[in-house]
Amino acid sequence: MSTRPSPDPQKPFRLSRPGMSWIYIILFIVLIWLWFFKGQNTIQETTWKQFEEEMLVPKDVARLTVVNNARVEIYIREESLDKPLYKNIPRRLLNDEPVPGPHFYFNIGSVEIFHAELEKAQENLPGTEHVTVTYGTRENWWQNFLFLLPIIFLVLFWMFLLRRGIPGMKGKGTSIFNFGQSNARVIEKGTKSKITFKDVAGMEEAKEEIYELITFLKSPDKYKRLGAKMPKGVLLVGPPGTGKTLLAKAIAGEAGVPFFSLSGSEFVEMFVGVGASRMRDLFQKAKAKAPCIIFIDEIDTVGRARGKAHAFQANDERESTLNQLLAELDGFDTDAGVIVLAATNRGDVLDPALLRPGRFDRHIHLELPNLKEREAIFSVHLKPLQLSGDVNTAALAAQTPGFSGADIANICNEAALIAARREKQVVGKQDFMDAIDRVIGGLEKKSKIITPEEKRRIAYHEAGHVTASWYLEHAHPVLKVSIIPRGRSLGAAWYIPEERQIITRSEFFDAICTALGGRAAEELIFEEVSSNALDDLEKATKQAYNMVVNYGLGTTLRNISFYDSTGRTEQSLYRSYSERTAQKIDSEAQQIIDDAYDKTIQILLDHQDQLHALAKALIRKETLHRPDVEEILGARKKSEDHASP
Ligand SMILES: Nc1ncnc2c1ncn2[C@@H]1O[C@H](COP(=O)(O)OP(=O)(O)OP(=O)(O)O)[C@@H](O)[C@H]1O
Ligand SMILES: [Zn+2]
Repeated sequence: MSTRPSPDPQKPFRLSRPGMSWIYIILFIVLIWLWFFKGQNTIQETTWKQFEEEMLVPKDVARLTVVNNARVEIYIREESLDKPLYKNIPRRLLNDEPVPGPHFYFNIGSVEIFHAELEKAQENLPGTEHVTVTYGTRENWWQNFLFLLPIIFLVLFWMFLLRRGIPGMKGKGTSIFNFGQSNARVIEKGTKSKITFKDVAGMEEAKEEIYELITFLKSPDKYKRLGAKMPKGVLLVGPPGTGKTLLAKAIAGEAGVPFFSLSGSEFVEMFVGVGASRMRDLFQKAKAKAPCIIFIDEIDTVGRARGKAHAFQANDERESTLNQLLAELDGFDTDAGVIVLAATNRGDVLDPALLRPGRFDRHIHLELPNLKEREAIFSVHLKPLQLSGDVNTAALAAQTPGFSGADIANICNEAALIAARREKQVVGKQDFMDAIDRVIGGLEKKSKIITPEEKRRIAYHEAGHVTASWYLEHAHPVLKVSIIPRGRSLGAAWYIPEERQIITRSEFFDAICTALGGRAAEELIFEEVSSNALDDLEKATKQAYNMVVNYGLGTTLRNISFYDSTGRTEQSLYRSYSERTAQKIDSEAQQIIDDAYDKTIQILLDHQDQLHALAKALIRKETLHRPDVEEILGARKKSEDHASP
């Protein structure tokens, strides 16, 4: 999904104080108001004398209205409006024509006196026609309404923006005007999330883990009765496009509960103080609809460890949002039936407070799909397409190592588009080939792509680690090995973790051999080593120096430790040995590494067949678990039990 926005906690623009935003808005309204009223309904005041001499006598007056028995309004004849006297009367905003009146007014004390004066003034005028006088009352509400018109108009405009969102602003339905409102998109029960586990391929472990959540959401009472506490927060961690959002929606779909979702970046909006109130609002809405699911995507945007963000950035907004989230999480009971799911691809940057018990204490790790899972994902996304007979999901999966579920969805869509462009009736193999090429083109920039040759090397490398550890007496047994890239590394092997408190020299040594297994295998098989062993070499080297410098496990530097328990590590203190000793340390460490490497090579030579078999299985399946390894390498001789007798 090339258009997926990356979480971007840094907003370019931010007002510095809460409340400032309101000042801007009010200013805006006042300006509009002034503009609207500019000269519009302002009638000029005049005097009886001016009225009589300059308007009545020259016969400019069209008619008069006595309003509320207190004020006389003068309408000037249209023909007379060109006279210089009238050049200041208000004009219409749009076409600059003079307004039709009233144009002037003067106040009167009594209608009778006014009437008498008017008669007297007209008596001496030529012609018999007198000015028409009408009487009226003007309701104040009407005037007020006119006055309020621009405001009403503004409010309507405002509501319009609220519904539509402002073009160019972030997020659908988001606008600067719906401040504290969360735009949690709600999928109601009736129109509930149509996505179910059928749409989520692979991820069997993750699905199993969340099955419990679904049964809870379906019948929370059953759990309540037993007094069981459900987790409040579940964190989905995994690289982009591995289906975190999809999984969250599937949970809601399976359980048939409403799904509230909001992205972390939507909390950190333009205006300060918005994030926290959005968070409050989101939880309020959700609690009213319980049982339900709240899904917060890109939680790292708000949940980044406090005080660790960029120096330039005002963190208050993010921090207050995070604090609000913590408060909300603590504020509801698990019986409320609300489960908060959050997704991130950076589990390591999250604030520890978020991960404490009672908050996001359950973690589900999603990984890039292996061969079989990719095949399953292809099947899901191929279903809606009209395919020709030559399309083979297994072959497609084999061609897409390192691709995420989103990448695969992208390929399927791209293939259909290509076929349509070629005016074909069905999507064929070639369309997929071209789609893969195109998607690879996009991915290559992100250097996510592994060539088949690289894949072979990675497979042998990992197989080397596993084979070496398998036949080393004191190494940790392998649990799982994979050649699916994760983060910086291209493959990985997992071992049963260290439980020993005391490590013997042999155990140190075998650990170094295991670390060197990858490079040794590469040398044996490809007759050339590669850069693919950086982390291994770092580990082995540190271990070797550790043996010599700290634990006194060297051969000539026996029983000597340069360890400093005071922890002062300044150069002068740390190197409390002579230059000659330093050289000895270096050569001792090198010796250990050399010995370990020789031993590893020997083991791999002795078990070449197994190494090949393991590597081939890895190329085929990409991830092997312990039973698969056992099947290929045979049962491990040494007992797994490390508790020393
Ligand atoms: N296991 C899967 N099965 C089927 N489709 C998948 C799977 N994983 C991902 N997809 C496809 O990829 C799309 C994107 O996945 P999704 O948005 O859930 O990924 P994400 O992990 O939330 O990504 P991000 O970290 O970028 O938010 C999904 O809509 C779906 O079409
Ligand atoms: Zn390695």
